[in-house]
Amino acid sequence: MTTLAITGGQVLRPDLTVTAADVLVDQDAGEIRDIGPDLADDADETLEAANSLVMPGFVNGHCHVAMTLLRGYADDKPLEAWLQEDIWPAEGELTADDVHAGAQLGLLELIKSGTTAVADMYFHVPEVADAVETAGIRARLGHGIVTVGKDDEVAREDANTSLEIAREYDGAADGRISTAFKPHSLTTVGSEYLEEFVPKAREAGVPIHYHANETENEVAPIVEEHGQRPLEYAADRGMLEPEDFIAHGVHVDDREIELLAEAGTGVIHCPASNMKLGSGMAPVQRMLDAGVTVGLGTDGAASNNDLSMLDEARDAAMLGKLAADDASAVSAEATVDMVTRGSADAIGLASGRLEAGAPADLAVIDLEAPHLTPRHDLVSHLAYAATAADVRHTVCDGQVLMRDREVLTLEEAAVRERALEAATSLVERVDT
Ligand SMILES: CSC[C@H]1O[C@@H](n2cnc3c(O)ncnc32)[C@H](O)[C@@H]1O
Ligand SMILES: [Zn+2]
Repeated sequence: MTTLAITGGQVLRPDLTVTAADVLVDQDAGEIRDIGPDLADDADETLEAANSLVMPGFVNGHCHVAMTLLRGYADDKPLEAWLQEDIWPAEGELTADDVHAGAQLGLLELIKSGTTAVADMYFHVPEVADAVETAGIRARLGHGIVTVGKDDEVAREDANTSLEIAREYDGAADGRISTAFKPHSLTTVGSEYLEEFVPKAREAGVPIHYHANETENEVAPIVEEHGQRPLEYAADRGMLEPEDFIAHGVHVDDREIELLAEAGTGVIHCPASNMKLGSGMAPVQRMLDAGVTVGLGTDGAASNNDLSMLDEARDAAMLGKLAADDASAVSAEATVDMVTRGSADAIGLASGRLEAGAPADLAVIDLEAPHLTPRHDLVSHLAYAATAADVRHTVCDGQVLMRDREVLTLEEAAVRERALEAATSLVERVDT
């Protein structure tokens, strides 16, 4: 057995208590072997964690990693105008190589901010998968389907691509890549395609992931056309199963919250994107109280505008209090749980907790910083004070992806340079 020891740190346990301990990782199995005192002897590789918090790697439950190329390209608009006037025209010019360059940049940012797993919806998924394989992160990937405005043949081809990609890539990269069938949303994919393809996705054994109830404008057309709330409509089409997860869930009523809780379908809350696009405030505390599995996601870098899950955690805690009009809502503990175990459970991964037998997906946070002093409560620091730059080491599947802020799996300067060139050329093409 090849081993990695993470030594001398404070370890965040699944019950959110913190104890001084070493963590011993079985690198061949990619699993945590043991957590306790004096485990460093004879380890093949060591990561120093003195004055640091050793915690589960962050799980980004909803992202479009390649959208880093569009960071800062179109700001200060609501969702529909932003997509239709700026984002979709620009995405129409993206090549497979662009998506690879953007995905590498996004993955670099994820690793540097302590994220070890991501659920991603985009196109040119083979390129995203290649970037994930090299970066060493864990990912649930899928091709996003849009059928509105397309003729039937093209629409069916798009849905077929999502199904084929889900079948082909499930288990890739030594099991680090899993997949899902990913209709973009309940308003951008016609009901006839959902009715035809959702049963095929079930047969393929992959979960279903889609944007839902993000804005009021996504709710009204479904109520008008089908006489049902969006999640009742989704449930009737077999899209609300325990393995499924929706992004956003901002405008959900009590009945829909009940449906989510009964079904066990996860919700990925994206507070920064919801605030920036002016989409609204998700009722996170109400969903948690009802027993819904809630995780966190950044959404793409064009609506956030970064991929830091520590930022997302702080935003979730702050916005959750505003939404509930209650300072005790979405507590630090609830927030840290959502950004680790909650997201992992929602997207169907066993990571998000540090215990023997769990996947060895970890982040080590450097606590020697003015904004993390004093150390009354490290869970509070994670929710309210720590930033991406405090992440010292990142480990996924037992492999060290970042050591003392140096990413080992990607050439940082080359990735940034290539993405910069791709983004510059993309915008030139869109503007001419
Ligand atoms: C068809 S691939 C995914 C598709 O989703 C778009 N997108 C990015 N952010 C959001 C959001 O907040 N709501 C809905 N759709 C979004 C992205 O640009 C891709 O076109
Ligand atoms: Zn999204």
